[in-house]
Amino acid sequence: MKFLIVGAGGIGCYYGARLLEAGHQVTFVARGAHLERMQRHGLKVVHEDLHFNRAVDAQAMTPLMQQHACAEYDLIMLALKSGATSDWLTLAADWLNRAETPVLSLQNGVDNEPMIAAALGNARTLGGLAVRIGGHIIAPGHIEAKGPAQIVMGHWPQQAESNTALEALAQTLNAAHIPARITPDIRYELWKKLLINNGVNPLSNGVNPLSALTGLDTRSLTADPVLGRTVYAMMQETAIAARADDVSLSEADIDDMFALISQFDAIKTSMLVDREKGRPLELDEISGAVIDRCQRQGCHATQTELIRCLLQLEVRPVQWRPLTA
Ligand SMILES: NC(=O)C1=CN([C@@H]2O[C@H](COP(=O)(O)OP(=O)(O)OC[C@H]3O[C@@H](n4cnc5c(N)ncnc54)[C@H](OP(=O)(O)O)[C@@H]3O)[C@@H](O)[C@H]2O)C=CC1
Ligand SMILES: CC(C)(CO)C(=O)C(=O)O
Repeated sequence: MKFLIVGAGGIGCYYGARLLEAGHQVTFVARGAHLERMQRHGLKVVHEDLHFNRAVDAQAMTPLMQQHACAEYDLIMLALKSGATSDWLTLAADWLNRAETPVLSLQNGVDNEPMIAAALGNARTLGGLAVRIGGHIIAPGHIEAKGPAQIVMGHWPQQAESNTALEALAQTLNAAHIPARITPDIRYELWKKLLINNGVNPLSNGVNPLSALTGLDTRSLTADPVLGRTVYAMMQETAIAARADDVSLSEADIDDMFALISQFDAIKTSMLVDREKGRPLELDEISGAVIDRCQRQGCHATQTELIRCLLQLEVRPVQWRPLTA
């Protein structure tokens, strides 16, 4: 198959390397120093059972659209940060609309698929999740990844019957050592993953011990009694928020997700890595989604609101003025 991976960073490069190893054609869309390095020296991906280091086809989005038709690709995998989805859909609208290629989002958050569906229609929208993976750019052109790195995917917004094209895609991914599972209810899965992301990503933030938040990996966060309880409380708020989208998350779902993240490898969250690199955080897309939906239901996600507030103060430090000024 021919894959286009848009936003080829930690997640996109890991899955792309697996697909290349399995003999598929993969084009990586990236930018800046990371793109330049991939174009000149290839891509290196290190995982406990993958040591990938070779030349790859890496391009920027605008020249790619000038040289290639969207219809050339069998699948577009979207692995941008969620805050970039809307701009990408706008940038690529005409190009995308001249084809039928499906788009599979692998992003965190619950608002990417609705945006893709609004632009391209439900039939081309595949919801998806990168599960049990920690993957990051540690230097331009160099990715380190941990975990079994599964994909959960399904037609947007729901899938009543089995679908041969999606089943074929799942087989292709599994054959490429990407454990993939189809779900009939991707909205539920996206919200279930958001339990973890709203629980750990914002609280993990911080660059050094003087920072307002923690700078901790997922294990240390969940193992600390006070912080662990806060993670759990933010998960409970996420479950309340999900009701606004008619998604029901049970206490057992919260317990499962808490157990999963506390037992998984100690990893840096993608938000902590963004913070360390001075990049925008997926704060509106993760915590904002929870806060807004709780407000719509007439309640407050107080823990999530507090952590977002602290984080916003941290990211944009208060300018202290001398009392005499
Ligand atoms: N990393 C992880 O372990 C996990 C991440 N996720 C989710 O997966 C998604 C991707 O995360 P992750 O892989 O960490 O993200 P990364 O930041 O590592 O990768 C995204 C890449 O896309 C690039 N990019 C952004 N905008 C454009 C553009 N307009 N054109 C070309 N390239 C662009 C970024 O460049 P630049 O750096 O210049 O912005 C970056 O290289 C997120 O939603 C995240 O929450 C889910 C599970 C685990
Ligand atoms: C759950 C976690 C922490 C790792 O998969 C993640 O999704 C992230 O880092 O954004």
